[in-house]
Amino acid sequence: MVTDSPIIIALDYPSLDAALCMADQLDPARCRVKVGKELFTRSGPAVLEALHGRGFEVFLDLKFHDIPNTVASAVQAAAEQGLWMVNVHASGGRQMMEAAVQRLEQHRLTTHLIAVTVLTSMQATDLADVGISAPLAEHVERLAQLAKQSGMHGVVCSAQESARIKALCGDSFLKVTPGIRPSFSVANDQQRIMTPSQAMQAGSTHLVIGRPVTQSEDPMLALQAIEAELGVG
Ligand SMILES: O=C(O)c1cc(=O)[nH]c(=O)n1[C@@H]1O[C@H](COP(=O)(O)O)[C@@H](O)[C@H]1O
Repeated sequence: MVTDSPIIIALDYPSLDAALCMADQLDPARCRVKVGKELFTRSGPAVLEALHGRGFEVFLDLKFHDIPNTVASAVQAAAEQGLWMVNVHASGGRQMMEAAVQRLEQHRLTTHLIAVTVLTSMQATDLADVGISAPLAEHVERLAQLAKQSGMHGVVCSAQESARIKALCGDSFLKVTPGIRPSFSVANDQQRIMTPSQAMQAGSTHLVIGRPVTQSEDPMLALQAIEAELGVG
């Protein structure tokens, strides 16, 4: 099923059953879902089949980061499972991203391929710890431009960087933004956060939302509140 909603719900659960219990409360016409490292490591491709069977478009968030041939092969393997979106780390570099893009093109695979810039859990001091002295926003912009030049379809970034990336890389370049925190929720381990409406106004094309919905006492009420704020649903 195809949806126009910008909302992607992160199914960060420790088992297939727990993830499907949440998915069964969601409507594939109103959101997409994201499968990350914990769930995929526990359930394997079975979770993708189960979500596709329920009509969801699925973002497989494994953030590949390896030598070009390994990443290209992993991206191909993911795309051949009918995924809507898959990601790699932009810090893997130009050759790695170009190899992944070329592999999708060679096999006529239409999965969206996006690159993580700087994780939304990081702030400037965390970058300094890994030897990056550039200001955080500048580093995000550098990685976004590198991703664009490498043929990637978009980036994962904080919504705080969406406006600048839109100006640099254009409207159609995807800006997929986690670190979304509605006013009713807490930041958890996220550092660079924005509310759903602020993020969309800043130019985000998609909002990744996990715990504010999945750990809420009433997940459907939380999701409805976000939809109401955005005027969708
Ligand atoms: O690639 C991602 O999805 C991602 C990148 C990033 O920079 N920050 C980030 O939080 N994520 C993912 O987005 C989701 C955010 O979940 P919550 O913090 O619970 O809303 C998690 O599944 C993270 O793995």
